[in-house]
Amino acid sequence: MTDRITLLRPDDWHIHLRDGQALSHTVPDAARTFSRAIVMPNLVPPVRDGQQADEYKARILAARPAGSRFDPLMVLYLTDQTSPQIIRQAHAAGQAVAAKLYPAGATTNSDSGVTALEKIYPALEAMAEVGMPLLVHGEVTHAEVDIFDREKAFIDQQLVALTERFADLKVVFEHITTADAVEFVMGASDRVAATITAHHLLYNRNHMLVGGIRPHFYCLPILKRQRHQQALGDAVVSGSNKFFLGTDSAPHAQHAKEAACGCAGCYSAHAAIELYAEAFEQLGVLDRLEAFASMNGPDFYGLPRNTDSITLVREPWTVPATLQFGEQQLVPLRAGETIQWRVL
Ligand SMILES: NC(=O)N[C@@H](CC(=O)O)C(=O)O
Ligand SMILES: [Zn+2]
Ligand SMILES: [Zn+2]
Repeated sequence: MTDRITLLRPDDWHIHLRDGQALSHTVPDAARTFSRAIVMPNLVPPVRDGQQADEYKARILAARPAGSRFDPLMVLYLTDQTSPQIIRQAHAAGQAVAAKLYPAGATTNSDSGVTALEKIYPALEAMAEVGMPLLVHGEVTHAEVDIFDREKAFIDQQLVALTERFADLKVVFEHITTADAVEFVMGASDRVAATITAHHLLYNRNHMLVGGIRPHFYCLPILKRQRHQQALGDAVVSGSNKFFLGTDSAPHAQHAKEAACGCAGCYSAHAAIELYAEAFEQLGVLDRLEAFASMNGPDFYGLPRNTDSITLVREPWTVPATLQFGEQQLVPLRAGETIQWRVL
């Protein structure tokens, strides 16, 4: 049994850092192990142009622990109003590395999202031209589509056509949760990749719903049945370079999750790489963690791999029941339970 593993320093290709006071907790947690992070733009109001991305980036940098070189990679939030000029300017000024498609109403803070894909065709053309990746929350929002089917419906109704129409556009299918998504990504061109969260590798909907409803497992896209969890495992076991690490760590205050209408999102930044190590070990492919966590992401984005490294040791520890979250508290993934790995 391996008790120690050293990896090139990983990056997180999908994280929510939030804003304001929360940054003093979320940024150090991310900066603890990750060199870079793709910072999701779903603030209220969202990050819609290069200048807003710059301002948000400055607030994140100000929250870094002393000496940290954590590098937040900023993302624009696409709305029906996003013009090719907004894309070109932010790209030329180096203010954003990607833009994010939230179908309106699909998830937390997506009210200003895109109401119909045709509205952003000009922006997508500009992105394809300058080589800016499109990041996609891939769920349809129609009331008549079952919440467990929304990812597959998005593939069938939107993503297949989108990737055919914009064949040059790089697309990251974010936080995939189904066998259908794995199959789609595997069969798509090398311009299409996907992030996979630690929680979707480790859990399925039984963990959320059997023996009582557990709001801290509620996220979007929602945890699916075990067959889909296994398909995500198969994707990482395959070693395909189309899959890489994106935690989707998405903090909400405890009271906002433990509520009659609780928010979607799991917080994992306090133990992200450790949870992935557990998942990969359970799958019997700890040796594939480095490519997934530290190589496939930068290679896809066309950025250099990190050159320093981190070491994980088998040294079980207990996650606190709650963590400070700005002036509030949150309940992290694995709260009060044991994690097998620790970062030296
Ligand atoms: N994943 C979630 O359940 N929530 C995210 C939004 C998102 O990534 O869809 C959030 O911002 O809270
Ligand atoms: Zn999302
Ligand atoms: Zn997210």
